[in-house]
Amino acid sequence: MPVDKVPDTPVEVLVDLLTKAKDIATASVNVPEELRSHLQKALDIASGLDPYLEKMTTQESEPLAELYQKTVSHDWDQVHKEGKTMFRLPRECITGHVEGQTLKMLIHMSQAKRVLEIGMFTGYGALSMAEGLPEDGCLIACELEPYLKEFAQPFFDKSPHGKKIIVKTGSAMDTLKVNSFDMVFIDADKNNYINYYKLYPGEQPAEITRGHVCRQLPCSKPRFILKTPQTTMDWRCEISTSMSLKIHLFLFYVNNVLLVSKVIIPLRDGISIIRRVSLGKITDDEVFRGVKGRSILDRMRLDGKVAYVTGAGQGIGRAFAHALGEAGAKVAVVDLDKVKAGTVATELFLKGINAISITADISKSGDVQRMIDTIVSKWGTIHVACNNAGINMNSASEDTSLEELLVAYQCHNAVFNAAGRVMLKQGYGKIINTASMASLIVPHPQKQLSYNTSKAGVVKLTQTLGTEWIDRGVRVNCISPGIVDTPLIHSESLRPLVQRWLSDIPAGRLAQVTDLQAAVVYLASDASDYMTGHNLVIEGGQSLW
Ligand SMILES: C[S@@+](CC[C@H](N)C(=O)[O-])C[C@H]1O[C@@H](n2cnc3c(N)ncnc32)[C@H](O)[C@@H]1O
Repeated sequence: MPVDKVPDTPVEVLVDLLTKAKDIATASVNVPEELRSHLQKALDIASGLDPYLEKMTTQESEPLAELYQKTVSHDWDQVHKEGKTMFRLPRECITGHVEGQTLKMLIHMSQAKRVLEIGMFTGYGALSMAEGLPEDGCLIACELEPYLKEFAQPFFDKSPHGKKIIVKTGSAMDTLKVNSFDMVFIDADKNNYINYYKLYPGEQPAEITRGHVCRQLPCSKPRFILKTPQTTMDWRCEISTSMSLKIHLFLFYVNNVLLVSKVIIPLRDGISIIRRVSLGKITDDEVFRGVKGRSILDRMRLDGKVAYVTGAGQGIGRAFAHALGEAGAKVAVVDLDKVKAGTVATELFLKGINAISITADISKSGDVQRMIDTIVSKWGTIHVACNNAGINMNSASEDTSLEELLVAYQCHNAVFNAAGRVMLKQGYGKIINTASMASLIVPHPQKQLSYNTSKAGVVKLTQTLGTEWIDRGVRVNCISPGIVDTPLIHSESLRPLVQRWLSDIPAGRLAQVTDLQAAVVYLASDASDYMTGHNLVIEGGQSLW
């Protein structure tokens, strides 16, 4: 071990302690010769272990040797001082010769073709693993520091295996969502170990202790290799730092995870190899493993989906737009009122949601077509159509004109066609119409023939399209809210009625727009694929009294 090097691995710590014990024994007169001799032998064995492993392991390739030398002789402190790296990177975090060859061997023996590395540093581990990959193999290496990509690339270029490596800079958690890999080597960001683990479908959550973890899955055969330095924890699992506590808890968890088989090889920092094992038929079904490996909450995510919500400038539409965006969708906020649409789009943007605003009067077919065209030209498609915009006109039935009926009908039933055409063409779509509890009961004492009949029409429209289009991949459902506490009901004419309504609602309160958000996400997601033509009533029990 170089003189200035702090003992790092368990063997190095052992050598350090034995050296100190032997020095004490040598300097003391009363120590029996036999004890001195035992200490010397133990020291010889401990200090000879790493050099022996180095010597007996296949020599590294020239590009690897050069990369190692350049890494350990690089002035990482200076690089950090110059602001080229965000963090001060210790040269010790490089994966060395024996570990590198072990990784290469694991890749080779498992016949992995697609490998992911989280935490590349200067690329020693990446290049070692690439050497073990077949010609058409691919390794994606994630690295937080752009400087390290520049550092590593020339070495990759020199190696015939470097072309198998794709480096992605930035936080690995952001770069990687759902991807399929045969093997994953995690060597960074200990706080996120569990989350990395959970990124991959079909896998049970597991945590990793110090050391590498290689996890093998029986179905699609992805495996994991994960590494953490084990220097903060000694063999008796004494917990001295928060990091070692995390690692300890992680190890504890792995030991107790069902369907996991694990072994730790005490090589330098330690290599834990973990693979999932099948416990037979019961645990192979989708209830146990999740549909396509996705847990129920994952199945309700809308990542990559494009949605629009009409009437999204306020009230229910605004809540829908937020909910769909929070679940991962890109959202077009559509409203008659330009300022309101823009404000809600800005709100979404502030939350990191990809959003645009569109001003449109959806009772006009020209506006509807323009809305669809705008979304398709911006995002290429539409997956989720929330036809929510509505109007409420109150008049006694004998005073209701045909025009009023037509306006209500036009507004509530207008949008389906244009969005439907896009969806039918692509063979996928989720249409969610906002109907109303008024489709089931006749709300009173207010008089609202046009509203009630047009909302009943929305339900029948939903049922008709829902059954007509499902075999072409388009599901159509509607949500029927009860009386929602929105600006609409604070109009002068409706406000005095609120007390009366409350006495008709078993839940004892009006609905809040947030009461409806989970429903829209569910109907927009794949989790509701078997539901079509359904009227999902959310009214605090009002229609039952
Ligand atoms: C222990 S070193 C990796 C050593 C490397 N696997 C090797 O074979 O030499 C950890 C690396 O992970 C990087 N890192 C830390 N957090 C990260 C994150 N969230 N995403 C991607 N890389 C990260 C650090 O910049 C550092 O280069």
